[in-house]
Amino acid sequence: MADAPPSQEPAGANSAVPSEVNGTGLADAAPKPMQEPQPKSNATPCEEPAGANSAVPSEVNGTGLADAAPKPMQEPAGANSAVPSEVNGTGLADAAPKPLQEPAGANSAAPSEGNDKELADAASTPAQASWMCPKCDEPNKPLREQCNNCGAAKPGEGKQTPVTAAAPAPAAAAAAPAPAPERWTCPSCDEPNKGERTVCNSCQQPRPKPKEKWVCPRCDEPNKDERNECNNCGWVKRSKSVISLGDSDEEKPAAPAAAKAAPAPAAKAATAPGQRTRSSSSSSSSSSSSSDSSRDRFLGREREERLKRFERRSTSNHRRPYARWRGRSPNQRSDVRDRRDFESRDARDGDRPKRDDREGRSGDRHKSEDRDGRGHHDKDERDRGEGERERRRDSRRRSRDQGRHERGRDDRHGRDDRRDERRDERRDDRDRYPERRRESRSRSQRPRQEGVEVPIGAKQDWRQQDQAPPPPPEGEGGAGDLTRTASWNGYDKSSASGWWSDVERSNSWSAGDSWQKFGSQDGSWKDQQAQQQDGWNSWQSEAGQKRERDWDDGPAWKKQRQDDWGQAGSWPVDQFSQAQFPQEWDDRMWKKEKKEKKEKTEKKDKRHRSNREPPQKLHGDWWEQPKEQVGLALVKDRAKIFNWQYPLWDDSRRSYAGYLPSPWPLAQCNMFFAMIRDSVEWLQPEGDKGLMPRKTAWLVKPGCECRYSYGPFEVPPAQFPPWMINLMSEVMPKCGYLNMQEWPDCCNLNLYMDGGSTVGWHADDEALFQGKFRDITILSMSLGIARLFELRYNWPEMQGEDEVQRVRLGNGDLMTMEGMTQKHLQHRVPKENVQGPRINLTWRWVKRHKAGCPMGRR
Ligand SMILES: O=C(O)CCC(=O)C(=O)O
Ligand SMILES: [Fe+2]
Repeated sequence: MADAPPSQEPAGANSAVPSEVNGTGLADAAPKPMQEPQPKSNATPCEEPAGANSAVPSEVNGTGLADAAPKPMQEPAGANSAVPSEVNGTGLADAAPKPLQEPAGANSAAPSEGNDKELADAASTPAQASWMCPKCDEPNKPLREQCNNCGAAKPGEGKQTPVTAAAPAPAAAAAAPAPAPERWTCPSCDEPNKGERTVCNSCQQPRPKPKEKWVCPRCDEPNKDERNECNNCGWVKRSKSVISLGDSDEEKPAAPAAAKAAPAPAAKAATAPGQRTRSSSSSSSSSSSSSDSSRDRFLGREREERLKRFERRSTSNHRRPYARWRGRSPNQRSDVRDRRDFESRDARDGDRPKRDDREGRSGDRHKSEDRDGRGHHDKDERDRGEGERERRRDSRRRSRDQGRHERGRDDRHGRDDRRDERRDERRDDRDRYPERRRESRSRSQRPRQEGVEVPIGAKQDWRQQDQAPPPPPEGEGGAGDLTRTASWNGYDKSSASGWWSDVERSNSWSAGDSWQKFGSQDGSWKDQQAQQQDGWNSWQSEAGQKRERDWDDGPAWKKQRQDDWGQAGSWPVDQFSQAQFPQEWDDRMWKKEKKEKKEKTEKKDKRHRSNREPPQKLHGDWWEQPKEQVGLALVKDRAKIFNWQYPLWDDSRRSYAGYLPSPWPLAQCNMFFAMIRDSVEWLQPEGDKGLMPRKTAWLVKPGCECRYSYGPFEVPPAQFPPWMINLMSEVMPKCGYLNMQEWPDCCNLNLYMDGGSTVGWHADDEALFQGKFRDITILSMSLGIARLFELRYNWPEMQGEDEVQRVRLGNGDLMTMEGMTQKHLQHRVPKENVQGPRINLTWRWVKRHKAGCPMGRR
């Protein structure tokens, strides 16, 4: 295992492994490449055109005036080119006949209200004459038969006070179909309903009066009825403005006379050219004068206010993001989404001091006051968190908007906004449906269900052999107790060297024979097994706890952070920081950390592998000479009566891996497991990167003193204990080694305490075994819980050779690696989310003893 740089398996390493387990057929393993993200069409209908305001005319224009321009799409996308239609309270500029010829510049945003020439121009083009609603002062497109704002009918000839010369509606306009009624959301059951419905499609409740909310004609923002301005863009609701003029304390539905009495020219007269941008701070006039002059003054101020607002907006480009992404056509718009926005806006508004409150009105219909005077939501439990979520979302949004503004971003970043919105939505969903979130977490992050213990014997794979090995003795836990001696069963190390040779010389070690003798000699391990039942649970739960830490909790700092969270002020509070959303932040960081670690390891691994020059091909196109030429006899040829299969069969590389499903009954495998686990002095050496991620032992034939060094670890030898003879007498014949003299002379043992115990990519190509230079055979036995065993090529050449190939090794299964496998391939046991321990024994032959080993001097 000299070539084992990543012997300490990083978390998530196996997630890099693409192919699926194939009990025997490694070749089936084919990675599923991730699907490339589909390139997005630039012409996605929902996506608004880039350019801040080029999109605005058609979308924003509640007045429809900009639409009156013959070719709005060709309008130069100057920052303010769209603004006139909004700005101009009178709508005069919008009615200008040649918007295309207007220079796109700041000035076009601020048409002079006193521009008589424009007025005259507008008047001179009857075909495009817009009209001003006598009821609410809304400028309307010439084609409209009803006011876009208040729905009042277009006044007939002679009756109206047109902004421009009265223009007969063209025939086409007369024939234009009435716009589809607005969809509405049932306040009782939240069902979105078509506009035509008068009762809810779901709960049959009657449609609420439409006046409850209004949609801003400019930016499509839903607004509460009591708002006089759009909450999003500041558009002033004309009818309300007129009402709030203060003619009377009572709200009048409209003041057509007032509006009529204040036609545009009068307003112009009230504001001299050049003064139009002067601040007029008293937006909510408290004047109660009902005189025409007061109204005129108000209208002048109001228009000026609107103009100022637009100027402000056009310089800052500040708009709320969702107003931009909201689709215009019914199929672009999601009712559910609209409703959610709507509700959450309400919830948020509930947290703000409202103008309504200042005016002594109850502005929020969701909120009422209890006797203690504490506000509470009367919506059901589900919505309780909405306010909190919305506050968070709002602060994120504010921060985004602010950041965007500071960075001088413009509306081209609409897509970012939409993405952010979607993310917010997902977060809200996660908050709302935590159980769904739990499900969608990766397995390794899912909290383990309490009290659900998967029995060790539970079937874990397609074979049924990996069943519960017997429990360890109480308090021992199978850990390497270095103080224990290997004098188990009366065997004394110091006088050991003789007994192996005696055994070798005798012919009594036929398969099974010694095992019986061994068992009866000790007589205790079967009883032990019964005694240890109680101990098993504690051992298992200790392992379980560790697993819990390894698989679920993530790094310690994460847990620490969660514990600390809640101590107000212990974290720097910044509205976008982890402190505000510790859970999400932690999740993100945890994933990020895992990903980075994985990438780093993969990179390192790749570098390491690609730096290695491929060896010379020794036989034409083949890497190695054919096995027949070199006389390699495979295990399957030696043990013909057993059904050896070869998941890896590569003649070109003369590399083979054989597999034999457990030939022993389950109970016997469990006995092997318990006996080995409890007899071996397990060590857990420390390398430069920490402890070995498993426990190990290195057992050698008496007389050998070679240490086993691989990667950063070095393991001292211990001599084969007597049970090894018993075990080998079971295993070796299955591998075709009937004669004891041929048996392997060393064995590496690994104890994988649970799924977190691993061995990283490596080859057993240490000089000791000479696997780089000649054919060697390694025989492996697995006991306990089933684990994946993976193989990969060092120098993949043909298609499919870069895939990792896998076999799941169960309780009692045998595996071989033969020929030049250690030269051409690496293997590993990756981390897995499995419960329970596994022992693996790999028998080998020492080909070159270390300097100083007595066996080397022979
Ligand atoms: O546990 C296994 O199956 C493999 C162990 C191994 O590769 C080794 O000990 O070198
Ligand atoms: Fe190995």
